[in-house]
Amino acid sequence: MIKQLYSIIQVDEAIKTMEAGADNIGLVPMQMGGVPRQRVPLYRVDKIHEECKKRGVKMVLIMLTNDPDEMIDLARRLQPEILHIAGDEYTADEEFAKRLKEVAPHTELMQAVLVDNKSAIDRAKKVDPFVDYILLDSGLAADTGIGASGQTHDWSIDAQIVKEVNAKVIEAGGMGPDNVAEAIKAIRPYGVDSLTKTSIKYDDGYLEKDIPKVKAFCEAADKAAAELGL
Ligand SMILES: O=C(O)c1ccccc1NCC(=O)[C@H](O)[C@H](O)COP(=O)(O)O
Repeated sequence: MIKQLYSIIQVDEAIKTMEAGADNIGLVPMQMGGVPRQRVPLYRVDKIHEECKKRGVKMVLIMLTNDPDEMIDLARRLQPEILHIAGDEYTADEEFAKRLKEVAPHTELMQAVLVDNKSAIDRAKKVDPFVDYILLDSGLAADTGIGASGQTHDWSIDAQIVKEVNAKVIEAGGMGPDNVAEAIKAIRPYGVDSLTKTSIKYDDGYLEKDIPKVKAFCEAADKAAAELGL
């Protein structure tokens, strides 16, 4: 069971998150477009990536911009293991997947799909042929688009999507140590993702990973997966 932890900002935070059990580390690299979230300067993305490679952890870079050219430029520059498209106004297509392979041949593609109602099943099936991962997520907050909501959604839709797509499904949206086992049992995804419920939020809005909660999340996910033989 893959455990993906967003949103890492500092190098030592990344190391502690990996040591606490993360398989994928999610970051928001500095980008021109998109919503004004905390962003990581590119020189630091490179440093975090070096630490990931030492430990066999995948670096996932989220694109909050809706400009595909900007995404391709970032992929070319940063060569992440996974490029995650989260914009609510831009969805990856076959042409984008081809361009990505040309500039970053080892980068896999992850597309976020908003699970708001059963129409998410068709949206997931539409991107399935050309993405490596589908991240099923909640939203749609005005300032973040898809994701970072801290809210769960109707898991029966996700369980159906897992059965109907070939891509690896990562379950996101309000996941934390308290409900990750229940979600894995209900959905049987390839991986699970957490941001809000495994972070400390300071008064100024700054987020930092809460390492004991990250550890509890990873342990609960692994235990549930082992019990189910996943
Ligand atoms: O990482 C961010 O800052 C971010 C900003 C806007 C949209 C998504 C973002 N992160 C991507 C993720 O996959 C989150 O971990 C996912 O949406 C789950 O969030 P949460 O419900 O807060 O656990």
